[in-house]
Amino acid sequence: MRLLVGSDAKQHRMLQYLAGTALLYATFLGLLYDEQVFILGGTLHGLAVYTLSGLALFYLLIRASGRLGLSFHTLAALQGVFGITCNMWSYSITGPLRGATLMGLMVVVVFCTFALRPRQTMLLTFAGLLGMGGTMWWQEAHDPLRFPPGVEAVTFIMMAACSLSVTILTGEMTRLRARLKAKQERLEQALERIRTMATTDELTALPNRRHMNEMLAHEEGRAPRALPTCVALIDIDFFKGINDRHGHAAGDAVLRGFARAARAMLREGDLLARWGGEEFLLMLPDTAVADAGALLDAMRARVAALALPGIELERRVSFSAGLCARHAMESFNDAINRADKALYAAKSGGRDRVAVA
Ligand SMILES: Nc1nc2c(ncn2[C@@H]2O[C@H](COP(=O)(O)OP(=O)(O)OP(=O)(O)O)[C@@H](O)[C@H]2O)c(=O)[nH]1
Repeated sequence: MRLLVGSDAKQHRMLQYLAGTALLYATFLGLLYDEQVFILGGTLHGLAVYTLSGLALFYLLIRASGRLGLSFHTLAALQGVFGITCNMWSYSITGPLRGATLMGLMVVVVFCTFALRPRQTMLLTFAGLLGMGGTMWWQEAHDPLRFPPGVEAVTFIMMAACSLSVTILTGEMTRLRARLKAKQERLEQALERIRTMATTDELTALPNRRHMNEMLAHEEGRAPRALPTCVALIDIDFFKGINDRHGHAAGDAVLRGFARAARAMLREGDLLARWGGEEFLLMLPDTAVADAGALLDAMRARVAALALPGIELERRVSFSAGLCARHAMESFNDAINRADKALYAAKSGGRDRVAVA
């Protein structure tokens, strides 16, 4: 099947339309053969060969469209023109039921609205009317008995009125579809923005507490691995002093700088979130507590070297952390409580250190 239709989604769609058109042509040709409503029997075989060859050619063109650089629009327009010529031919050779073949022009227009712009569809309709009008005029001039001029003129006017109305209506539908698509895109963008806002801390761009809680619940549901998940509560030291002496904006810059520096040291799968104020929670899945401690020490060194443009702090930025490895079956809530106690110990032990629970 893949060999027949390829793997490109756009090509699939074009081949689906082609298959729909082929079904229509086959039904139509079959009816003409069965009902014997045609008059010039010999040319019906010619029409059948022309139609089948055209369909085969379009199948090949669609399959090779990538290599040939043929766009969806061009292929649809070419198929539209081909449909019009089939219509002209079948109209010329069909007997009294030939009026029914005119419906084919409407089908061509509707098919093309999926691929063409309204103005292009209108052009195709004019081409169809020109082709069919020319065919009618030629037939009534050469075979007025079978194609009475009055009947042909009325038929043409009705066909023109119907196909123009269909073109206008389908054009309106195309515009509506485009508006709906644009609206849907805007909604998707808004939803993405809301999703980001709901899970991200605006100041530091780190995941927020809500997102961290979701990730902890997810982690709690996972099967235990060889190494535990470590959690660390991190709190910037003497942060109130930074705010008081240098202003809130400087405090914000410290929080952003810390987030940037700390985040740069994490592996994929680790998560650092702003837990509240100047406090952060770090989750390190599948990590030995000694490795988590080493990471936090390296993080302290990096944060200590933090350069904050335009801000002259009297002491380097430091943080204290309470670290613990979650026991098997222990809830993250309990593990975080233990880490909190360890953080308290780190603070009362002099700050700028990591205490392990
Ligand atoms: N600039 C800024 N300050 C914040 C923010 N959130 C909380 N704070 C401030 O952080 C300060 C926290 O101070 P404390 O809890 O007393 O802690 P500390 O001064 O860091 O002292 P230790 O933690 O004991 O070292 C308070 O002054 C809060 O107003 C924020 O988003 N931006």
